[in-house]
Amino acid sequence: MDNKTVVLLTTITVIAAIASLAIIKKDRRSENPPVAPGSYPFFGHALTLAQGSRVFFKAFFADTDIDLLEIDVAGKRGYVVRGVENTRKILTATQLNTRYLPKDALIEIGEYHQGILFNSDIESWKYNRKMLVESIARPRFIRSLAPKINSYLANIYPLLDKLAESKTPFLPNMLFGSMSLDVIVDIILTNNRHAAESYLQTCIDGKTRKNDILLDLVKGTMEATGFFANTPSLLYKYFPSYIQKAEKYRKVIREFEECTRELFTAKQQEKQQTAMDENVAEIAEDLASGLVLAVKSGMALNNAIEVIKSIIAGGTDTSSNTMSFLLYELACNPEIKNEIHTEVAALIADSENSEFDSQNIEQLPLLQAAILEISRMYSEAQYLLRDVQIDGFTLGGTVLQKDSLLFIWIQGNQLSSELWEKPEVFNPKRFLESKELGGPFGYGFSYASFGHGIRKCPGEALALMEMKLIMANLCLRYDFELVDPTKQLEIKDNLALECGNYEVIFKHRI
Ligand code: HEM
Repeated sequence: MDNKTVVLLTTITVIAAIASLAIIKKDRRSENPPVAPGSYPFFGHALTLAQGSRVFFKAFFADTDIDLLEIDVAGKRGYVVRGVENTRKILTATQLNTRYLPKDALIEIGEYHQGILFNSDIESWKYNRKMLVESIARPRFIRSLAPKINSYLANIYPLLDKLAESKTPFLPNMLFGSMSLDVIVDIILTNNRHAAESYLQTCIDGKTRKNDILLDLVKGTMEATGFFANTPSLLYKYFPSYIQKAEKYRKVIREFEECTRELFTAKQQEKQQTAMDENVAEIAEDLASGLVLAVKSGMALNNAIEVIKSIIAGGTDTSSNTMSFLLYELACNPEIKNEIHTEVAALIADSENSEFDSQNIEQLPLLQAAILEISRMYSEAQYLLRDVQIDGFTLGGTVLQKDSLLFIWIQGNQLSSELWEKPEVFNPKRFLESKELGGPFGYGFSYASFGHGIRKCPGEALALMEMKLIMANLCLRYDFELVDPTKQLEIKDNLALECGNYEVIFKHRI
């Protein structure tokens, strides 16, 4: 930040501080919920400007029994919420069906009345989500994934074998990032990519990784979305250092869009000759062909492109980070790693076809529990977002103001020592105990890593199937250990929780 900007910001901040103290004095009544430092307009603005207003509230919640906190997010009223009852009440309320981002940010990221994740236009959101659910969330579709993923992995084993033989280290976040992207693009567009193979080959050759353009664009777009979501538009419109950053992010978003458009146009050309009837879900072999049909029947092309972008972006980093965190915790916990190996090896020994399929993969309770446990400890979304667009919505006796924001701090629940025994310990077995509590996975509303209710993650079944198949196969074939067990794992809280670089070495099991 240059000197002029600092002086200007300081002046604005002082004026805002004085004004906000006056407002607070006039505005606050005894029945208002507790106030976090950032709930005062002055601090709220300043912290939002520092691109992290939400992060500061963790410290405020610590050592208190407060479950509802009022905040200011760049001038808009917000509430940070935790606790089982508050979480349940919000996630089961069908009226709370949007998540807010300022219009400027939505336009920048291309989700203004388009796409899915931040689309707050109910009509187009419903249509887009239905397309997605009727395609990749159908049980029949989920069942058909196993042969696809098995044959994709078959190309990767020879390379992993070579790395294991030569004890060459590699970066799991790179491997899983490339794998998740390859798999999701194949699922959406029936388009074979080989990013994971290329990455492993560069490790074998001892060369520097060649950039995978699409993977870099996906990661860049996630970062760009975080930037536009968290930065007040005044900053990126008028302040030089932010203007520069915004330009860089716009370029990434534009290039990702162009790339997706090219993939979609190729799909349109491929389908041009095919006779198509009106029943989209039944005849489309992948989501993109369904969207080609929908565009023919009137869906806006840009909207179709945004749906594909939402899925590629939403389905890559989330699964990739979860698998990277899981491999890390398993490497740190060899007993559990070995138990999972025993579980998968026993299943394959008993199976007729010596491969995992959609049925036998469901008979791996410890692996499934390990995935849930990792999602508890390292929740990809730290907060679930909802808007209060209705009058009179109450939480614990407090009436929430209409047109305010809700941050449901699920990571606060999932790491609470009141709700979980030794929450900081990686203990998948806690998920093997009986499920009688209702809520997203049957473990009550203290666990909601894929969200819940009307805007829950539509990719949950797909992600779980993909992660189980990949991890079961890797744990069957390889043992693994960290190259430097003393190195602290780097974790970044972007739009999703990001697992940093750490090196592992694989060894043959079979
Ligand atoms: C480990 C993997 C994943 C995790 C942990 C995850 C988590 C989440 C969470 C927490 C939400 C918000 C839910 C809410 O507010 O109630 C969400 C929404 C969403 N997810 Fe996922 N997700 C994962 C994988 C995927 C995959 C593979 C896809 C695509 C195939 C996907 C597509 C989406 C979309 C489109 C939304 C927005 C839904 C809407 O607003 O209607 N996700 N995800």
